[in-house]
Amino acid sequence: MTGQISGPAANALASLNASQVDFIQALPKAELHAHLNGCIPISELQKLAHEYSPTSSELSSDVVSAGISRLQDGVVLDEIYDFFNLFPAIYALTSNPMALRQATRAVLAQFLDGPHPQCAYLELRSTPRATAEMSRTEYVRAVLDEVERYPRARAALIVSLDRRMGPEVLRECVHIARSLKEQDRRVVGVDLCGDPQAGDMEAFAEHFVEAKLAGLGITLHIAETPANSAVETLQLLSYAPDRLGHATFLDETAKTAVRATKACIEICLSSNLLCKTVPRLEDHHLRYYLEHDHPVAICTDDTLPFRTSLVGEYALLLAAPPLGLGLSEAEVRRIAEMGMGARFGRL
Ligand SMILES: CNc1ncnc2c1ncn2[C@@H]1O[C@H](COP(=O)(O)O)[C@@H](O)[C@H]1O
Repeated sequence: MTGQISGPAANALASLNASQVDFIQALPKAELHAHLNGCIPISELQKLAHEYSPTSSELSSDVVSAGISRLQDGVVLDEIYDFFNLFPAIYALTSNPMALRQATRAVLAQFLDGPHPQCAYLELRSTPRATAEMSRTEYVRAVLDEVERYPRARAALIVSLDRRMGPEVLRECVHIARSLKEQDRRVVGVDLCGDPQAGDMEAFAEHFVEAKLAGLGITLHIAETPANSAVETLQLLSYAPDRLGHATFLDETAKTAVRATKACIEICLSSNLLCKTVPRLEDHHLRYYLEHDHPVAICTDDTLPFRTSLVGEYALLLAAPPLGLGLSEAEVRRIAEMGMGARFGRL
């Protein structure tokens, strides 16, 4: 897997000596922020593209092939909003339960299998999608069937709510998460994700209350871009999230509020660099949280477009500047422990 990465994480990893790589591989690490459809290995998407036979209402094979070729060649983004255009081609290939299960199996294997697994524990997240061939419940069940092939100590699922969802779909998704948890299926939390400028966050309040009452962990993509207002950020914080995704553009008031809550920040270094929300590694807000001994978890976000791996993201911590942050092994070990400590699976 590490052979397929490129860009900042690959450069950092290539600069480490063998004992540093062994150190990272042996560390028990938790991957807490990985989007299923953003983490499908390119080889798996190519297999699915080969079998793709669209109906007239679906994307044409040519459009899908062009999207997959773009991903294979390595995507260069001018800004974060370009990123969301990558998904229609991927979604065309995971729109029935069989293909979705196949893709999920490949994602789980990428993180959890082999002699040197990327992580000890994976909390995979995905947005329930209704298609001509499956309902949202069938979507989540298909993903869970694959997640539950691993022991509880190794894998679990977070149900993502997209900022573009209307009230009915939101209600349905939270109901699915809740009722599957009640049936002892392995849903451990809900997430808020999607285009950072879409949606009215006030409309989400009741759904997060319901999820929390049901014992689900809450994680929210927050302040991912400069366009996310301070008012929105404080509103999202009022939902008492257990973890926060990115938290890149928090002002001083929000930072103080976050530090008081001890909500773990899910940090995705390559994602932030490639989406250009953080200009250089040395400017990354991870430093602020480390200085304040605030919990963080190092994560990949979307391994396919960002061409990274969890080992690669940890290499960015350990590598000497300018390729990495130049942290000591003791500091990196502590960060890995914080990630393991923030699992919803432990709630
Ligand atoms: C750059 N960081 C990000 N910020 C916000 N949302 C993101 C994201 N990366 C991924 N997604 C969300 O996850 C979906 C793909 O996985 P699932 O279909 O759910 O498995 C994307 O469509 C987007 O809504």
